[in-house]
Amino acid sequence: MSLIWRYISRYNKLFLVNVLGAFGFVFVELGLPTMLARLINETVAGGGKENILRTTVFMVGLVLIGFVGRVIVAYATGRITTNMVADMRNDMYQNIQTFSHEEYDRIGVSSLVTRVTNDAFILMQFAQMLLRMGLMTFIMMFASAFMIARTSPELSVILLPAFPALLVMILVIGKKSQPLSEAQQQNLDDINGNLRESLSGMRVIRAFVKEAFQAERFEGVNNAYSLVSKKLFRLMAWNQPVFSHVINLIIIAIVWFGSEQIEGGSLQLGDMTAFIEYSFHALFSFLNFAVVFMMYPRASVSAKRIQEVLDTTSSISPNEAGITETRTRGYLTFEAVSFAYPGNTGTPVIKDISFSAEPGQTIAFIGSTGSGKSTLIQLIPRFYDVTKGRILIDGHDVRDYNLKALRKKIGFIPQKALLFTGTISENLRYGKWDASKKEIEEASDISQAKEFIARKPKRFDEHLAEGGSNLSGGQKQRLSIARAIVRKPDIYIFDDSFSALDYKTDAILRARLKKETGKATVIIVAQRVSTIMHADKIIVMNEGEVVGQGTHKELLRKCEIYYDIASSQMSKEELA
Ligand SMILES: Nc1ncnc2c1ncn2[C@@H]1O[C@H](COP(=O)(O)OP(=O)(O)OP(=O)(O)O)[C@@H](O)[C@H]1O
Repeated sequence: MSLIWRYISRYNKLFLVNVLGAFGFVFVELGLPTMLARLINETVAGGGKENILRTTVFMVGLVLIGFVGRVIVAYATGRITTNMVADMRNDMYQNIQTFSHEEYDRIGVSSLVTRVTNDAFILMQFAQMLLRMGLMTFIMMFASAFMIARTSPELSVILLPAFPALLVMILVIGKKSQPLSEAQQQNLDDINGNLRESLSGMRVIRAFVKEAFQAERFEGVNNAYSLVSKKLFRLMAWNQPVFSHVINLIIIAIVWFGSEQIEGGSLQLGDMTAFIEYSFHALFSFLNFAVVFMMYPRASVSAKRIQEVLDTTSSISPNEAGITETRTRGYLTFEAVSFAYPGNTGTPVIKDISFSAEPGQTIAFIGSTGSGKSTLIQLIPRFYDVTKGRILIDGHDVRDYNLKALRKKIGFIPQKALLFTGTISENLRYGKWDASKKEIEEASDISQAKEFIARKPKRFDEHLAEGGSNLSGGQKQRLSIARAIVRKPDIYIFDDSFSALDYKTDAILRARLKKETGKATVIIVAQRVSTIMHADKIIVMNEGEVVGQGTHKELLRKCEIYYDIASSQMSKEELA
């Protein structure tokens, strides 16, 4: 509730309009039966035509005011709640952007998507109900209770037992629905996760003819959701019929006892009609209030999930006041670095690694799969922080840098090339929006992307589909390399980024890159020996440890693991 209120209060002027509109509406809704009572009493008593006409005109006026009040409430509610949900989504998105990989892993990408989309939508629906009905009915309940007591204190006694009975029912339903709502949102996360995985892995599913298997898995999570939803709706289904029947019974009782009072002369016919209307309003507003109240558990689950996203702070501090400028550019040092993934602190995947690199040097990492190469390079831009030791760039610990400034020094080319929806040139300018046409042409020439771009009908203006899915793996990789070159970073990090290229393109690209990155430091992770054999230093890794360091030739002589890797890829003549 406090979350919703915090966002609604950003629009306090509109909220005030909403409250005034609600008061106006209640005034009219209760004013009408009061005038109707007067009209009936005047007619029964044979009051003058003029009086009746005046009352009628007054009632028409009230109807118009009521209409305007309702429109104002609907308008203000609509604006407040759409702004509220947009603000909430923006705030969540901005905070999610600051998360480190640890937080992404902990909350889960699918759950984050559900929270930003569905949970925010549930809060919007709840806020709409709250502002449109909750507020109005809350005012209506008290105002109509006052009118009921004023019109006939004797008849009011009939209504007294109804309210606590209905209240108990609301509380029971509310309490029972809370865990079901939690399960429902969790199941929605599962549907989302399942969909993400199966839609992005459609090619693998088809290749392995696993459509039926995946459909069964989807059916499983989908059924779990609908099972919980059915339970929830079954619970809610009691609400409306019980309320309307209670209202009907009460009205019958009012007519029964009211008629006796009319016969006895202690009540007028008009007053009884008004009393029925007031009771109807009181009970009906109680019903509406109950609907809002019953939506509350579901909304509170969503609010808790959204609040968690807003409250989560990144384990990697952005260090706004950190270092932004350095005297040198591209010196990199690992000092006895160890690292364990969060949650697996007992098993470090990087163990006590030290090495250094200078501008103009190329340092390569090679080793068996799972030896920790990708993990190691992810520590440089602080996707994770080291568990022990330190990493220095230009003499400063990476944790002392302003995070954005640190990442601007680095051109990171990930293992899996990822491009964004947009044109080729927009993608190439991703790290430098003001890059000139010449700069992006040059970068695509170096990365060997120029030729295939030239073959595209719209060349640099060619539109890329989501994730660059209308390009080949090698083409995506080349664009991803060009994107990093445009930025001209101090340190290039290639995480097995040449693996999707054929040997010839790999060789040409590296030769061109060598010239371009002349003064920069280049870190390469690779599986192919031919990609890294000309590096200034090759670091061989095995199970998170460095088992050899040196040039290609040195390692062939002194490092058995390197020799094994090289001999599995090269001929005897090449090894000699
Ligand atoms: N997010 C993660 N959480 C927990 N453990 C992880 C995570 N990512 C990787 N690991 C584990 O860390 C170890 C090192 O993985 P890493 O990806 O760094 O190896 P690699 O040498 O780059 O392998 P490859 O050559 O196959 O890409 C592996 O045992 C892997 O299972």
